[in-house]
Amino acid sequence: MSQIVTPFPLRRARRTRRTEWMREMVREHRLSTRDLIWPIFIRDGENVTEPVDALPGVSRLSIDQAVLAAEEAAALEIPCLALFPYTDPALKTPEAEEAWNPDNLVNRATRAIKAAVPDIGIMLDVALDPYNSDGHDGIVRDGEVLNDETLLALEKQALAQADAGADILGPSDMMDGRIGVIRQALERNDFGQTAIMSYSAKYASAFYGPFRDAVGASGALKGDKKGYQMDPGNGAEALREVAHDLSEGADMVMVKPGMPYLDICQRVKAEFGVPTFAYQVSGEYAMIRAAAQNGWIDGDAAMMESLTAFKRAGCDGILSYFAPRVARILLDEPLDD
Ligand SMILES: NCc1[nH]cc(CCC(=O)O)c1CC(=O)O
Ligand SMILES: [Mg+2]
Repeated sequence: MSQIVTPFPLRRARRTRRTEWMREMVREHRLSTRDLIWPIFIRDGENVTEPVDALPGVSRLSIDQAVLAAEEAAALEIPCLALFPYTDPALKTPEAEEAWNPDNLVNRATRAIKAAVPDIGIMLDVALDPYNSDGHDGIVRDGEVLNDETLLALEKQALAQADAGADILGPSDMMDGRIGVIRQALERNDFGQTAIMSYSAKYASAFYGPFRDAVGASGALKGDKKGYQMDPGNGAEALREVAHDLSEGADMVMVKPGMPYLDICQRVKAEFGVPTFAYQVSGEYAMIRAAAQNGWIDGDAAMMESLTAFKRAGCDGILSYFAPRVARILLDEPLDD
């Protein structure tokens, strides 16, 4: 007889799936509140909480409300907030000067949060799009998004953000050479401890739509960002982008969007072993929320599953608009709805 037949399966994978305690005991990856970075949107005014239509459950907050969000984050053991501004259209210019105004919305919010909740981490986006009347991440002249001129603007923006007290700068603009320029400027100006999480593999994605509404950039944007953000068909190029940013001084790297790019997360972590983050972007959040609102999926289960998948892919952390809700579930705290 060439075939060995056993009377019963020696290996029954279902043995370790029978009970919740056993499943938990053999689970390879789990999500913690410590893995989360919570992106919030800042607007002017006082005592304002303005819902963002395309992001159910997410609001633009005036600075006083952002301070309350920071207190909430600390209570929920969320280590870090990422702040994004909804800039008054009257302040948007072709040269995006508001980006390095020491008193712009995110710099003021950073100071206010640091004064009230010193232990919460603050990450700020380095990119011109919220301040640029062209809606682009770089300075536009004659229809061209200029690389090297933009670097000079990003350097000024980064220094103003470090001076406001940001712990982590997140260059999200995809100009070439920006990590080196920002790192050197920080070192020269006594901000040697300010960390950089580079949006290294940032794709030209349709999943950013709700974010652009939230920061008021969608109306301003002329054209698309394919001339500087990555082509969704490329994988090896993401590794070259990460290598480049690490060589220029990035401390941590990010893949964005998240769920459609889990293969990239895994390759980056396997290849470089550096702190690797994913941004579960606005469109990913909106899809889960919208399907849940229609009763088509279990929203909380889909949320937990999607975030656990990032850990399985090798991510050390995730930027997610779900952060406070996930944290409440992980900590067994009551939910608002
Ligand atoms: N440079 C801006 C920036 N920083 C973060 C996001 C998107 C985040 C999200 O969709 O949640 C974008 C949008 C863009 O590049 O157009
Ligand atoms: Mg690059």
